[in-house]
Amino acid sequence: MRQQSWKVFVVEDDEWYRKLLVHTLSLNPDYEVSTYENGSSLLADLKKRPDLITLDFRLPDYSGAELFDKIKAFDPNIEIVMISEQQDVETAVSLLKKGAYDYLTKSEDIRDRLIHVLNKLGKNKELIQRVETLQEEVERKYDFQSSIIGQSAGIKKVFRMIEKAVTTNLTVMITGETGTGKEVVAKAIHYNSPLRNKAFVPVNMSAIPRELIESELFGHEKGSFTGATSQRIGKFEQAHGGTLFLDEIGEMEISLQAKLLRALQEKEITRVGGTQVVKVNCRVIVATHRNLLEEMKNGNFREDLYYRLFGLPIELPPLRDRDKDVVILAKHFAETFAKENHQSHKSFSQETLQKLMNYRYPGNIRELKSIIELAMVMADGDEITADDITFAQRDVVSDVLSEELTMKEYQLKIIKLYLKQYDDNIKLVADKLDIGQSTIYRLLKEESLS
Ligand SMILES: Nc1ncnc2c1ncn2[C@@H]1O[C@H](COP(=O)(O)OP(=O)(O)OP(=O)(O)O)[C@@H](O)[C@H]1O
Repeated sequence: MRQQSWKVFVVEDDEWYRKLLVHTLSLNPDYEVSTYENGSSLLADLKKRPDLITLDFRLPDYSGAELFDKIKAFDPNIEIVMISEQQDVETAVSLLKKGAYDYLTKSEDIRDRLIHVLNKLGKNKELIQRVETLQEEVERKYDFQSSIIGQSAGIKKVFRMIEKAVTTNLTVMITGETGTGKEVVAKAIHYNSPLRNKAFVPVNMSAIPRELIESELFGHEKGSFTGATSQRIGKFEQAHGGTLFLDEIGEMEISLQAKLLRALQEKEITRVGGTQVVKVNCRVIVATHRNLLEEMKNGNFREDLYYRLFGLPIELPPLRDRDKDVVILAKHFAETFAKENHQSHKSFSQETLQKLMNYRYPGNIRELKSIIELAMVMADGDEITADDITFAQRDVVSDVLSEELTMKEYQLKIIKLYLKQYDDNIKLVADKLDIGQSTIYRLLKEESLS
């Protein structure tokens, strides 16, 4: 990341030192340097908002301490490097405590030390800028109306539920097939809620070995089990004050479910191998691709936990039930891919869009995203053609429906598909499709004559 240009004001009445400082600063083309011989001319110019001021301690009209206070009162973000004589060091140090960035004494090596201070400051500023940019990115990313793409009735219902979720503190239960955006929704809720500045802590139950889940959630004390070489804070404690996202909650063992219930109800946990009770207060969002009601009926999920977690339910529809969202998402992913890879924009042919619409997407939006990314790589020209689209799983239904045909043509296509599947056994195919064998013979014959 290139550092932006900085405004540096040098306040120094001694001409020799002023020239020395300006010369040193001018070595860096990113600094825009202005000079001042006294305090009043500096104060008059503060409105230009410098990033840094090198401030001589003894000026004809103001003392360093007075000027320091005035500058900080005007804008506490202006960094000040005090330049003092040896005998002023004590006061310079007291200003350091009040927030001066550093102080330099007028000595032989002042140039080197100024360069060192500037480098240090540069790195800090860069870090601050990076954090600010990241913060903005996060906020932009989770402005859910623009990050969760879609206009179908199904996704609009999800938006309405997210809006409810951000204004309450209820536990949220997100359900949906794999790749439907459960994690995206959980983040959107957190980053749009009053807890947005606190931690969002995700834990995926299916990604952690069973024997480690308890310690992962609740932490452990040193020596509580082989391998526990030091104390460890669990995810519950990490999420204190923020949001804990328990992904794939349906995979949690029944014995642990009781402990989770206790943590949620009592708002306290005990680390594995510990006795001390730790208060934890966090918002909980859970997600699952399973039907938890079924799991509950089958005895795999505790009823009391189910009702404790149910809170606000958000159901993410599979992509195949989101009408034209496939097209909107495909265009969005193509656009994003082009931007990220410095490629030119590519459009979709009508045939391609039809092919995309006909597929059933067992992997949902995650699958569509990789299909589009591959297509962007495969497409040679400015248009993505149907041939550039490769589905990971052969989808017989969408293959059959991929073109606009007459009913008769569809029948013939389906019959041929079945014949292929059942080794041309016409009797078996007629049985399977519940049509007469004569219909099959007739359609095949008509095709051969046409
Ligand atoms: N509506 C949407 N708009 C844009 N991108 C989306 C949308 N929904 C999901 N995605 C993207 O699809 C991918 C899968 O989403 P996510 O990981 O949230 O799904 P999931 O339901 O949590 O999956 P799993 O159950 O497998 O963990 C991510 O790359 C996500 O950014």
